[in-house]
Amino acid sequence: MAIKRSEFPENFIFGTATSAYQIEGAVNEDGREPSIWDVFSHTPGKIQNNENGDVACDHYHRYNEDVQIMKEIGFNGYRFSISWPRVLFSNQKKNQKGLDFYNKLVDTLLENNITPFITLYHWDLPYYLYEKGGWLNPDIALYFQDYAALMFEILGDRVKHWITLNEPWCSSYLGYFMGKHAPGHTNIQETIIAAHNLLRAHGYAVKIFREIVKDGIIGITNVVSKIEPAKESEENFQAAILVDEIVNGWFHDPIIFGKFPENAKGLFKQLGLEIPETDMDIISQPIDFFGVNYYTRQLVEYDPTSPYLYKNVEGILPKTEMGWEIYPEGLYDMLRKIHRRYGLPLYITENGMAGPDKLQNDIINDDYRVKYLEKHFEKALEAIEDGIDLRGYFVWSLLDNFEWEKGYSKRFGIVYVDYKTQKRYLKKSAVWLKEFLRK
Ligand SMILES: N=[N+]=NCCCCNC(=O)[C@@H]1[C@H]2[C@H](O)[C@@H](O)[C@H](O)[C@@H](CO)[C@@H]12
Repeated sequence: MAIKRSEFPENFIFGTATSAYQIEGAVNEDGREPSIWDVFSHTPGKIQNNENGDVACDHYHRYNEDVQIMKEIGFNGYRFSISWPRVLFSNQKKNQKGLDFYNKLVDTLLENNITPFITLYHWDLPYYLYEKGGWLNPDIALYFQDYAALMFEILGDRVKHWITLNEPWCSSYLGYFMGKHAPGHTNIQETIIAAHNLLRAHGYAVKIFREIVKDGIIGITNVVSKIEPAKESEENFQAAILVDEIVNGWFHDPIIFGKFPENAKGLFKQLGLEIPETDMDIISQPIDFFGVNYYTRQLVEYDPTSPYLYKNVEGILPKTEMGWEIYPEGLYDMLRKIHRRYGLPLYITENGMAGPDKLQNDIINDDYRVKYLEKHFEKALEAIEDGIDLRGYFVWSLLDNFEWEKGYSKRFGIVYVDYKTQKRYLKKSAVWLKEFLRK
């Protein structure tokens, strides 16, 4: 029996999500200053095909058309991020033209009965702050607080749902350890410092939010992978517990319990790493929800030859174009785990897949994405029916867009973008969503 919208709570938010650097383009327009992703994507060899976000989906100029597409599909929510270097100059003065773009976007969404959910930081740190140390400089939390306060003052009268950070695990591990993302460092000690300062920035923003937007709610979005032992053994179970703490617990526990998870902390200390723990009281300021970005599971095995005592193992399930296993069961498991451990309301702030999408006669037949979404919707509904306080689900993503180090080679959109013409085409999954959201 196909799943129906009417099985979800009446006030459940079904939305879609994007981020500024991945869709806006107009990187040199109206005074926008460079971010670390402008510099990283223009560094030869960093991005597949040496692509960049200079134009992306030209959303800066086409936002009205894109809102109309959301309206046509029937979404009642839209999660997007603010480009920090577009709204604040390096001299700390506000960029009114940049702010006006977000004012117009918010007003257009509200006119179309679409609730805006704003992410303050989706990875595009102003480059001048990177030159001051970026996420390695403790002062970054104060810079972030000033930026957050500005956005709360400008948009807080109309926007009541806020997310401080998108996926601090990615910002720290992909940006400072694996070197795959901006700023492209490969240093585990820097990674731990960056993670701590990201959490501090989160806490400083929550603190000022309570003073400015008294009738709003604020949370943080983490990517959560279901960590499983590749083969069942005591050592592999222990490895899975450790990795779950490194990937998931490290960015949830401090916010709720005011401390880092013990096993992971013990491992890092054994490796001689410093674990900064200042401001844990600010980091653990009460928040109103957790945003959950779910994509897949991660299979691990104990590996005594690794300094981190584990290695990742390739799974056997069908995979998306990103090489990620399709594993909707993991969504249910992680919603239940997070809800039970932390007791907060949840929003699925991202879920979706990259597919081999081909435009043929103006049609994109992404039946695989319809099936993916249906299976994950079913698990979200199962979680709700089992008493988990899940309040919304945002499809990643509205548009095909700049997929970070993969450039434009991976298409996550329910709307196909022809980057040569910037023409948008609803994929079959968008048409399916339109039907689903009507029932
Ligand atoms: N193994 N494995 N993989 C699971 C870990 C995935 C880490 N990447 C993300 O979560 C990013 C998140 C980001 O917000 C968005 O900006 C990205 O476009 C999507 C798609 O990539 C996802």
